[in-house]
Amino acid sequence: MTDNGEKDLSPTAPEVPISGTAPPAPSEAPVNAERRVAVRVRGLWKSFGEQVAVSGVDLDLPAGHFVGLVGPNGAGKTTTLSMLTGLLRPDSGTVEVVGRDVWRDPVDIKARIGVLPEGLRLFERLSGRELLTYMGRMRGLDPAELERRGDQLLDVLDLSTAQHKLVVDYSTGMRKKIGLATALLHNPEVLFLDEPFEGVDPVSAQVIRGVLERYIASGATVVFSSHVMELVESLCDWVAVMAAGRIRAHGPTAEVRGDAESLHHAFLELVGAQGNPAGTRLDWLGGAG
Ligand SMILES: Nc1ncnc2c1ncn2[C@@H]1O[C@H](COP(=O)(O)OP(=O)(O)OP(=O)(O)O)[C@@H](O)[C@H]1O
Repeated sequence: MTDNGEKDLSPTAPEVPISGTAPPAPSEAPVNAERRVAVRVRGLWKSFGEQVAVSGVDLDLPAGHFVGLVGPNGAGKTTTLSMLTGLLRPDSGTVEVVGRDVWRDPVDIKARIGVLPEGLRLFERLSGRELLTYMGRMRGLDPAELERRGDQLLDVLDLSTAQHKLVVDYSTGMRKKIGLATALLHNPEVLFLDEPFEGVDPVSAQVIRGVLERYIASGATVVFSSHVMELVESLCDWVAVMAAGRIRAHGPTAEVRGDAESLHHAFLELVGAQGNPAGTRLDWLGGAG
């Protein structure tokens, strides 16, 4: 445990020797993705009035990994992800993504990251294909390359037949998939996803998973938030557990799980949710009365 009660596992992580290393300048970034830090967070704070949402987060997220940010409702995951991606300005602290300060160099950073935010707002009156074309042009992609990538993304994400349908008529899962396509179109170095599997059926989830695994295999980094522990355990090789605005543990998934039966059990222990007495309090619930 560290001074702030956090179970810091990263220094013992053999394959991720990231602690204490300086962020590499992009031009001299080593080829070995294992040694790079994708996201470096120092002293991050955010309050909304009296409510402290994020209270002093320090974190190094390793490049080339599937990183899960997990925590109970209200833990501060969305607020943290919003600050990591330049959508929400921190009260204090710094965020570097691929060695660049998110708030000092926002235009450059936005070209290097892809974001699928929670409650993504899309241009509802465009078709899926038009949305991709619009986003690709905004990103400055060459039209022929944009069409090629659009074709492939629509095909792989099983949206080809719905490509001319208006986004307003897409289902929840289809919206997630077209949102993912727009986030991947410019081939970002780091992809941030807030609850990417929420409302997605198992078949679509498997498709999204396949796309992300292929993306990671190319050396890119995915950071995603979720409270579905089984999903995180099966997908992520590195996790950070957040509760009440703080990081409670972080490191390779197997190390955060430790001797616990599963990541789910380790999570309950870390966030102090074991032995919830709700069952004894709701003595009126159930039965014929
Ligand atoms: N815009 C806002 N105004 C006021 N309070 C906010 C705002 N955004 C977040 N909060 C508060 O900050 C805390 C952290 O919220 P956040 O959405 O980051 O949690 P989360 O871990 O993403 O939760 P969930 O899993 O339920 O989505 C909560 O107490 C929430 O009520």
